[in-house]
Amino acid sequence: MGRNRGGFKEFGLKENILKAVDDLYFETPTPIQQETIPLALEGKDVIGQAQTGTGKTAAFVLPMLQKINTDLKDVQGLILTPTRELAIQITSDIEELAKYMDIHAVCLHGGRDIQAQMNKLAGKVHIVVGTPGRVLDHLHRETIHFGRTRVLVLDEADKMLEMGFQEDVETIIATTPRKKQTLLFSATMPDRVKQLAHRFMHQPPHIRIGLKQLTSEKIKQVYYVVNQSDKTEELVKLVQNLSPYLCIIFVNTQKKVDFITDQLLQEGLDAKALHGGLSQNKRERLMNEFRQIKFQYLVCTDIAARGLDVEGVTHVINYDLPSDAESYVHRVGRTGRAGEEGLAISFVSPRQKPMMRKIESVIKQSIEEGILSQSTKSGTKPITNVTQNRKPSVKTIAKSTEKGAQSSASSSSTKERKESSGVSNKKVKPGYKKKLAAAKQREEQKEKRKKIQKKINQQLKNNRRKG
Ligand SMILES: Nc1ncnc2c1ncn2[C@@H]1O[C@H](COP(=O)(O)OP(=O)(O)OP(=O)(O)O)[C@@H](O)[C@H]1O
Repeated sequence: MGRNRGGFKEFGLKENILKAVDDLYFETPTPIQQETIPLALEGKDVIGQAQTGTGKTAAFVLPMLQKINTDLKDVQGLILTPTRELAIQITSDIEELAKYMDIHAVCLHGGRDIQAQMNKLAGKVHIVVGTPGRVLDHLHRETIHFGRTRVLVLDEADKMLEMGFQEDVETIIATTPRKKQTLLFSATMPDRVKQLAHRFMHQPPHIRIGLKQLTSEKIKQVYYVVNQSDKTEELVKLVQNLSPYLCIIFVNTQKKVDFITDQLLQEGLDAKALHGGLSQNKRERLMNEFRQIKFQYLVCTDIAARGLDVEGVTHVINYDLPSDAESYVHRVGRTGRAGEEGLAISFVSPRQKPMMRKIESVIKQSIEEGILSQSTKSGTKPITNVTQNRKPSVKTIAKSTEKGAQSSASSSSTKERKESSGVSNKKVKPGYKKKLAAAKQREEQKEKRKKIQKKINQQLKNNRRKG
């Protein structure tokens, strides 16, 4: 019998789903799950809007799993996402939640061999998670059919439209049956998306949770006015004083991402660059390494802004201000997830102050202006507080290790899951080697965390001495 899964049990979810929920230590449904899961289980179309990091993924994955008939080999669930990284992560979440079911999920995105994807599609596939371009490509090749699709999810729909995927999304929707369920989820829901939603959905209730302000109360937000020419120097000083556990630094162009990463490396900081100019293999490897805390600073473009859920991100820094308020919401939402605390810092040039005001009006919250010279000299209180409070628990670290280890897998059949973990089960008790590998990985992570923490403690001591 599970621990305390009262709320999830009340949804009437199948026992093998509840068991997986239990394994993830989800004790009670989050408010968005509480509100949307019953409606989705009833078969209603739903628009779900809730702050970042509040469990929207499980809110659409759980009802979808409940509805899949594993005896059939048709694609019954389709999830479209704006970025490859997010498609991979959702596939990994499905693998976790469907681990006691014979459900086959395939992740389809660009940058991966199309023939290999076609081979997978020739077999049993219940759920497709993908980016619109590659999904459409398979439709054109007739290697995929959505004639029996019962549930369609548009995750981060506003980003898909912003990226110019509207036509692709509409073409894909046109190949799905009229009679199906459509679920649309995001933390931000501009009017354009609502209009699209109303064209494709049947009187969907719009469930909004905690939207007095768009960003989580758990994320402390601050901005500093910095001249363009001083930004890199100030960034280095700032992160040296912040001592984050894991930190994501958002920059607007690929070239600048590389430049800033180099600067951080030259200062002895453990940084890596992530952007769309890298090969798909490298992108996936980097994300896995970051999840496994193999480096501390992820410098990236907006490809990491949407939906990515990495345990232990204590700080987000907008080295460049994003071009719109929605992107700001999603970027800062990479920290302060699942009830944890986080600190989001933005560099704003004097000319960009009106943009900051606009962001404040959209997120319905005022953002504190910090004084950089003070914070870089002595380390500000909120920053060190966040770092100290924010070590991920053993439970959640174990969870994120598993997520990371699986996230490069593109298919979730049991057999392929074993292959993707690099563990052969021949001649040993089933699951034994896998458990051993996971334990080893956890041990390595613990060591890495210890090292980072030692560095942080040392820096904090130095700051105190200086202060
Ligand atoms: N009921 C629950 N109890 C505890 N943790 C949960 C629960 N539901 C989800 N989580 C965890 O909360 C974290 C955030 O969830 P998720 O990634 O689904 O957020 P999200 O709302 O989709 O965020 P974003 O808007 O950034 O995409 C994940 O690590 C997830 O495993």
